[in-house]
Amino acid sequence: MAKKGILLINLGSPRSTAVEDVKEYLDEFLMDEKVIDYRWIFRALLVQGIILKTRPAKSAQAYKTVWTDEGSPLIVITKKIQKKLQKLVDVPVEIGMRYAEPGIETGIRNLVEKGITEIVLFPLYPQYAMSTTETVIEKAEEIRKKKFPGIRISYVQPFYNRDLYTNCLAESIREKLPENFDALLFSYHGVPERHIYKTDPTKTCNMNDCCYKDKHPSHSFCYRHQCFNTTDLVIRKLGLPKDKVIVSFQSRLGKDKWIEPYTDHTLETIPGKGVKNLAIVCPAFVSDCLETLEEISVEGKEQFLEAGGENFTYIPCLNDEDRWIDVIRILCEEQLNQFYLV
Ligand SMILES: C=CC1=C(C)c2cc3[nH]c(cc4nc(cc5[nH]c(cc1n2)c(C)c5CCC(=O)O)C(CCC(=O)O)=C4C)c(C)c3C=C
Ligand SMILES: [Fe+2]
Ligand SMILES: [Fe+2]
Repeated sequence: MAKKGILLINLGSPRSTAVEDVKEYLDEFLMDEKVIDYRWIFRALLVQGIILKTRPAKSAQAYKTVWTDEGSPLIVITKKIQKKLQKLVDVPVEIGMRYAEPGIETGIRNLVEKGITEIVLFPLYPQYAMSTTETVIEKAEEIRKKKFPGIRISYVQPFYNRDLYTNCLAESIREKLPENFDALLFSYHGVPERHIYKTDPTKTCNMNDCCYKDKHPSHSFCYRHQCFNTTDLVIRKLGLPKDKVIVSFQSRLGKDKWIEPYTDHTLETIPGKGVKNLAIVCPAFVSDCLETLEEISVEGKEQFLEAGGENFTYIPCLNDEDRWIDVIRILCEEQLNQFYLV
């Protein structure tokens, strides 16, 4: 009888805040052709010839501001999720990071060493993106074929519009919203527009109205739509009027056009439009990390206050909240049961 296990996947962090370690991590991350999708030679020229000359020192400084005694927040939180989930399920649970260690291969090996032959792999990203969900699946399949041909892997699908997830997110936000706020900003990680056109099998997304529509053929692979959709579902559950809600996209890199509106521009302009008291949440991330703890909570706050904002409340990610661990359990169990059907 096949033995089953769960592998939780997150993005990964450098092994330490030393510039060399950050450089190694950024090299692996940005040389992934699902992240910087240029031909190898152009990617290498951009990443190794330009970005890695200056960015590692800057990023290392930023990582130092969020690092804890136990390590990177993203890894520490993913381990906490693993521990809590392990208490709820009777199959082994391991973690793996897409970049750096513990990697996806380490995670699969840890399960295989426990006799597991069927793995439910859960990319911890609510919305589908080529640079997250897709690269995780591609990497896991590459490793399975090369190193573990005898095992089967099934994948938990993006859950951006699942009731159990949006209920959980809405409840979590409700508890942390300040009493008085002029707007709630949903800031999602951005991606280059090109990625969305590239992964749209219907070639119908035009980055305009279609992303906001309830139904459109491009939606299953449109990250921008999925972010708007998560927002809509959550604000309906919170009972918030649409005019109190803003959506924007953060963490741009390079000169390409990324999906809009941009979070930094938004933070700089909304105080002038009367938004003085802001609450902000980052639902592309299930665990707090550099991009939320530094880019939003520190830099973003500064931008907002300098532009005339008065109160800035950052609402943490779901992290290891019990209700979220229960959602993870249910999504994994659905997939564990799928093994019986194939
Ligand atoms: C929804 C999740 C994410 C998407 C989509 C994503 C796309 C994406 N990211 C970069 C470049 C960088 N991202 C960095 C950090 C980072 N990104 C995510 C998630 C998504 N990225 C997370 C969780 C983190 C934090 C990691 C941590 O250790 O805490 C960084 C590194 C940090 C820095 O130097 O600022 C870069 C670079 C691109 C280019 C991209 C899509 C094309
Ligand atoms: Fe990123
Ligand atoms: Fe779209």
